[in-house]
Amino acid sequence: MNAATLPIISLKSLDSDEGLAQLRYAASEVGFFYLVDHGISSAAQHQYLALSRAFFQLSAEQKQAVDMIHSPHFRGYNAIGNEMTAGRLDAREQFDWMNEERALSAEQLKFPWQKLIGPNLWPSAMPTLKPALTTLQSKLSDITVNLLQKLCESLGAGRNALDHTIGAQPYTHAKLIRYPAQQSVQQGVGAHKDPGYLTLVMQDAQSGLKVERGNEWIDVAPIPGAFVVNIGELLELASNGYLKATNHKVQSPMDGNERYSIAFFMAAQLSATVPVLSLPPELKSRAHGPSVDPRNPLLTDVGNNVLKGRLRSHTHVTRKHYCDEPLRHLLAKSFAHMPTADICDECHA
Ligand SMILES: O=C(O)CCC(=O)C(=O)O
Ligand SMILES: [Fe+2]
Repeated sequence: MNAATLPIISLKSLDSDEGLAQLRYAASEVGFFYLVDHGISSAAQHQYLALSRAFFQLSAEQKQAVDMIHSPHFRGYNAIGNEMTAGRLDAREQFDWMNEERALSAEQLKFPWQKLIGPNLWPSAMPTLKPALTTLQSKLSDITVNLLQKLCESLGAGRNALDHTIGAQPYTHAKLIRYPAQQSVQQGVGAHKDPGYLTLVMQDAQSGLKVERGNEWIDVAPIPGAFVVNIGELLELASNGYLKATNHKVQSPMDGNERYSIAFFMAAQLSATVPVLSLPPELKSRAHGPSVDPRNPLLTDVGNNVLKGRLRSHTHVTRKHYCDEPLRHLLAKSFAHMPTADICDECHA
């Protein structure tokens, strides 16, 4: 499959029934598509990617000042070697930010996922980063909420069917990512599904993103100006499996090239439980339930579904901030259905 065969959806076309039918096809058959006419120009995207390049060019000390190890809320910088996917190290460095919030006190913490709530870590060496990325976050949040409503409409569930799970604003998580050049084929990021409702990816001209389709991995070649959108686990759950959270991965660039991307993940509020949408009979008969993988259970309680991924990806943060009592005990209870070793190999509670 080449670029032309991954569906291309125009956000502007979604006011028509034909546009909604194309969206429903892309989301249910492939789980991945390109999004165009989304309102963020190619020039603006270049600026964001240039800002990302400038961030990664800061000195190791400047980046380590905002290292994720300092954040119990999984915010900040990760050097290469600090992320695992599918049990293997990823060859990428990244900077994560989420909703800017105040952390809860130890007495206020009732569930481990509440520890995800907190402030971002912004580099003092680059004061322009916070305002630029906060603006981007707000724009991408609006685009994804609009898209989610269009998806609900395309499924015949009513455009506002999931609004109550989002409330005033969704939970958002974003990453600046740099994949350095490798000498041989390497895992930029291993095969995975994204935990939330929807993901948007802004990629530069360097390919590497691959999507599982049947027994094949197909290239998501960059199309200038287009975002790549994929369905997350929460939408697979909400549609009872009619929509697919598709496995994807990134293969590191070679031949001296590096790859930059910005990934944006939108989910329901962490306190929400995702409902199963009421689908019309013709779609309901094609919804065969969400996929079942004992190594990756899909959880309708949003906070736990999001935390599951964070704990596994950044085990150094997990060990530092999630392995003390009483949190460790609460964690073992929240994830009783998963082997504890999957969450933290030092936890055998
Ligand atoms: O860098 C990319 O193109 C995709 C990254 C991704 O899939 C992720 O971070 O979840
Ligand atoms: Fe992903």
